[in-house]
Amino acid sequence: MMSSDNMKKVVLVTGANSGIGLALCKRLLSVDDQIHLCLACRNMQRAETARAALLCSHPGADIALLKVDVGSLKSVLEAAKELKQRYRRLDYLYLNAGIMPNPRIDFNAFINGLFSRKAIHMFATGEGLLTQEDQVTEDGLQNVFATNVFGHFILLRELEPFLCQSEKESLVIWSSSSNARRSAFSLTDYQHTQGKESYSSSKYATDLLSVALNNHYNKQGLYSSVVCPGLVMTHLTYGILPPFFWTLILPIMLLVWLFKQKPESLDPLAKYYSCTSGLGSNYVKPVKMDLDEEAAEAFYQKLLDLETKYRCWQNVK
Ligand SMILES: NC(=O)C1=CN([C@@H]2O[C@H](COP(=O)(O)OP(=O)(O)OC[C@H]3O[C@@H](n4cnc5c(N)ncnc54)[C@H](OP(=O)(O)O)[C@@H]3O)[C@@H](O)[C@H]2O)C=CC1
Ligand SMILES: CC(C)=CCC[C@@H](C)[C@H]1CC[C@H]2C3=C(CC[C@]12C)[C@@]1(C)CCC(=O)[C@@H](C)[C@@H]1CC3
Repeated sequence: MMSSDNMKKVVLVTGANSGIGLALCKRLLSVDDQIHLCLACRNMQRAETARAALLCSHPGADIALLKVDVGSLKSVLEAAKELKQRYRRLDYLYLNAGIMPNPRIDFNAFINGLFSRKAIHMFATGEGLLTQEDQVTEDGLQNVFATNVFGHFILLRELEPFLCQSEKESLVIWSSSSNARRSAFSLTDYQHTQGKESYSSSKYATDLLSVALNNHYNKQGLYSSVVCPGLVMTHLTYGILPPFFWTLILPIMLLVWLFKQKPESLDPLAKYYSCTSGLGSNYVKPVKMDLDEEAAEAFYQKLLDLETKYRCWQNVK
């Protein structure tokens, strides 16, 4: 017989202690307060604060914490080991943790874009406006790629036995972005060591990976989706511009979203955009992604090669 704890859906959210991750956890609990929610965070103090906040709004909620730095392979492997000891199932895996380090705005591009036909598109995607300074991690990987893509990929690979179970389906949901652009990504430099748009490249990589995961795992009951949460005021966006600046440009942003509103089964080649506006409309719109399945497969094979290399390296150390 299964105990009621074994029957509870297990939901894991990375980057759950702030911003979109924390808001998502709150929302998940308001939709179903019978889930077992696991907040996967790199800083346990911030994780405790998030759990306390969630328990304030949902006092009976079943919330656990897991320490994981998705930018470190050692930490990811340890976290996966811990999860395998704790749980027998995993129903939803939200791969949400993400960084955009040292963002810079190209003000000239902004002024030019403002008076061009691409103004709306520029405000919705940030195309051409943002650059970042990336660093190399202790594993020798580009930090943005390691955090936003590869650490999550290894976590998923480690949790494969839980996610691929014959009796039930599991869903992996990636926090992608409208800033994911084909032109920022290159298969020959998928870690984006050369350019200055590591964020955009990592989000495009996420989109490719999700498509490849569906091709490889759907038969085993694992489904992957990418979502675009829209432009949300979080630590990430406050790292680009200070809060007062956002308040100043908010009216322009609202006009953009108003202009883009148009109401409409999960499509593996679509990204799900949040189109919630400040004026009340609340819906999600599937948008076809700008990618092809061959590129997705080629990128997936490169990740498998990199995985093999790092697993050998971990064994040697
Ligand atoms: N805000 C926006 O407008 C948009 C955001 N997104 C995406 O949404 C996701 C969440 O971002 P958002 O909520 O805005 O930003 P926040 O900075 O508020 O949240 C990011 C979360 O990720 C965690 N995190 C970062 N690096 C690591 C790491 N190495 N290991 C574990 N956790 C880590 C942070 O933890 P800590 O507190 O310890 O730093 C934090 O909990 C990101 O993937 C982002 O790219 C997509 C589109 C738009
Ligand atoms: C300098 C002035 C007056 C305005 C600059 C506005 C931009 C900084 C801003 C416009 C669109 C924004 C945007 C993002 C960042 C900031 C902008 C470029 C994102 C790239 C942030 C992260 C994401 O994932 C995207 C969904 C955002 C898209 C829009």
